[in-house]
Amino acid sequence: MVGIAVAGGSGRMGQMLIREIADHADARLSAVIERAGHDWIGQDAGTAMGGAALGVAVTDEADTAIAGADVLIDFTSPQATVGFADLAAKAGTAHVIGTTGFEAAHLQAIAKAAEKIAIVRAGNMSLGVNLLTMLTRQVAAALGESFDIEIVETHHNRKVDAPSGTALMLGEAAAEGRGHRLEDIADRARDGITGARKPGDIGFAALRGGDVVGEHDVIFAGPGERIVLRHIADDRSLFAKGAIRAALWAKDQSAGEYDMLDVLELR
Ligand SMILES: NC(=O)C1=CN([C@@H]2O[C@H](COP(=O)(O)OP(=O)(O)OC[C@H]3O[C@@H](n4cnc5c(N)ncnc54)[C@H](OP(=O)(O)O)[C@@H]3O)[C@@H](O)[C@H]2O)C=CC1
Ligand SMILES: O=C(O)C1=N[C@H](C(=O)O)C[C@H](O)C1
Repeated sequence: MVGIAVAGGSGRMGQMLIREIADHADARLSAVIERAGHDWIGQDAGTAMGGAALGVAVTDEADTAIAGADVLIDFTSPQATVGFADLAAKAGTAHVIGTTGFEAAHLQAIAKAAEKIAIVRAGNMSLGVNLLTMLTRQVAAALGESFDIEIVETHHNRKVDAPSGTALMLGEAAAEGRGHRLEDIADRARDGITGARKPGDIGFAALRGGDVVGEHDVIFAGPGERIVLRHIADDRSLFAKGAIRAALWAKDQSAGEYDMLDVLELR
């Protein structure tokens, strides 16, 4: 049984992970971490979620919890994730990161931690989205720049980052298909008199509302026709299942940065 610590256990993804780990044949919940002062500290994680006791008390002692785990799964915030990556590197514990919304400095800190431990990071842990990145790369390469690429994502009204991590993954795949770096051709905001669309740009649009789990369209708009590649997530359990699969895989990997294409052997 692989011992898994969950960071941000009271969150939407944290609770889903706790349930999925409790039901998993090869994984064991070794710790649940929340920040100091959180209502759940000291309570059993299962009862805090309104269910049966799981025998794991929620802790704010992240260093001890991470050192006692084989793998840490972390769907929290960029700032928190950077701190957890540092603790995981010191403890020699593999780290699975589902958090999104990173800036360059966060990614540099994560890369530093990955010199010591295996880190799997993906803006989306589902099989469907990771397959979609492969298709996006292929279609972008096949069509060339006479087709404009726009990425539209819709999420629930509690989401704090935009574009979504998934939209950026899809954008990177499209840019790669065309032989570019996304940062050179991304158009992330349009408002007012923007001027005509720049040929070759990849545009992003983010919609927020209700309880939408996550929807992503990659639109290839050409002369007289459009191709739309779409993924719809109906249930967060698919992200949790993907993260647990990544954790079981990461436990045996040497230090380095990996993504779900490595875990799913899709490269
Ligand atoms: N890669 C993927 O497949 C997916 C990625 N995500 C990403 O995962 C992240 C979390 O999403 P979601 O669960 O919806 O968000 P929530 O806001 O519901 O949960 C985040 C949790 O992290 C906790 N947290 C924040 N900082 C700390 C800290 N320093 N120490 C301990 N806990 C901390 C929060 O606690 P508190 O309430 O006290 O702030 C909260 O419990 C987002 O970045 C989201 O985009 C989401 C779904 C799938
Ligand atoms: O915040 C979310 O909810 C989600 N975040 C991820 C993202 O930013 O792409 C994955 C999924 O779409 C749900």
